[in-house]
Amino acid sequence: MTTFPADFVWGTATASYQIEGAVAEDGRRPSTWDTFARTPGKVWNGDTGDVACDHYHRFAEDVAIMADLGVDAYRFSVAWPRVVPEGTGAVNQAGLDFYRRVAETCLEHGVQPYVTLYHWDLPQPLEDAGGWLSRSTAEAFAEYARITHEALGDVIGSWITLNEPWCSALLGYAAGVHAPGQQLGTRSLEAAHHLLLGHGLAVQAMRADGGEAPLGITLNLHAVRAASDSEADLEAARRYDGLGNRLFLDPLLRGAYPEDVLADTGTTEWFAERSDDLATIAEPIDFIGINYYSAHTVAAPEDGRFSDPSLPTPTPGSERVVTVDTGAEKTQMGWEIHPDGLVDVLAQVHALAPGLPLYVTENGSAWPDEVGPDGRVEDEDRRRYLEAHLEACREAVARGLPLKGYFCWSLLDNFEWAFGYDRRFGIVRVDYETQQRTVKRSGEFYRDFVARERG
Ligand SMILES: OC[C@@H]1[C@@H](O)[C@H](O)[C@@H](O)c2[nH]c(CCc3ccccc3)c[n+]21
Repeated sequence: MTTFPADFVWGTATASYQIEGAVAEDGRRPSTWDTFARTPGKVWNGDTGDVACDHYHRFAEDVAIMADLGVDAYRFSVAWPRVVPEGTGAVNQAGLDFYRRVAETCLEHGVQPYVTLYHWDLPQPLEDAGGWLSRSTAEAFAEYARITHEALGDVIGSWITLNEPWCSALLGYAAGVHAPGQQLGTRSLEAAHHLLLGHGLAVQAMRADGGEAPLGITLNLHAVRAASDSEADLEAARRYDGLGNRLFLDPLLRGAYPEDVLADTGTTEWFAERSDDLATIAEPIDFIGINYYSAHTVAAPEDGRFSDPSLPTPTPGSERVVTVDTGAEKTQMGWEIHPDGLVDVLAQVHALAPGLPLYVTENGSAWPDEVGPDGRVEDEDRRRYLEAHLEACREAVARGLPLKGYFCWSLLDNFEWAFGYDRRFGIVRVDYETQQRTVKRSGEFYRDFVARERG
């Protein structure tokens, strides 16, 4: 059986708004998710990230848990509203000091800190000024990235500019199910462009700042399969792959937007007017992070079949695509379980950029956990999902794909965006009443798997 390279990175991942709490402490100012979570009806049960896992105060305990699990790396995000609270202008030293403490605690435990600079918590003043629909937000992001990279470059192992620009743009500005909750149809592609521009400007700013740490971006890629080889279904798959994957992969790795997607969405002229930005967007990077959860079988709508629920209705083109239930097992999110799709998306990126290092920066599953009388969480479903996707990583390595690491989503149960605390992805349970952490069966499995593979 293929073994993983000795330097394969085994990690866990989290994000600032989902775990930190302390939303008004030490100079942090509101983000768009503070605003969105407070908007009635947007988040399950009216949950907010006000307290979450109280990671702001309990990070040392959480890092110690990671050390006990034997992971090599911890992917966490820096909250822009802690570092540059108004989005631009004054820097909040207490915010930088917090992340330095997190990184130093990781290093003391032999855990490499991987930082995501933007995991959706945009400072509210920037949204008030247009958010990602405005080019100035891209410039503000680059300045925030430069400040953070300059302040923490000596303690951070790798930098990821953006987490999932597809979500920020399409869920935030088209579907409206994520902050800022806008439903602007194809104008959401303008947000996508400014996110990608912000990424490129940030890479240039961090490179200019010096430092050796690798720089990359994380994309949620969708493994897409046509329900049949009919022309209509193949067309649906082209649309879904275009809007979900190539709209981001092509500018980043080929320096050009996919013409079919721009044509599909009637945005060809808007993007043509900004073609000078492509050289910045395609600034060379050191790795791509891929968040993988599921594969999608898609077909053309027929009478009685509705638009694709995972491409929320107002998403451009979703009226022409439906996802087909293949009968595969699903997680509590309703996402079908297809470990082989992980290999497919890794191969898709490798084909575009041969040799570019790849990391699975998120993979995991939500299930309705039960706590036994002994306080243990025997989450066999999550363990089984994890095992299947770790074996898919092994298959990817066996095929010679440049997969360099895997980060399990998530270290902790946490604030699952519009689902609030109703959905648990952690390999460690969080009792939100007491903030007690309990390593689940899946966490023990991950610990044992990593120890065995590391040999
Ligand atoms: O939904 C689980 C995780 C989130 O908790 C992470 O913050 C986020 O990076 C992340 N991305 C995905 C896949 C894309 C997606 C996100 C939200 C909703 C639907 C699909 C799944 N997840």
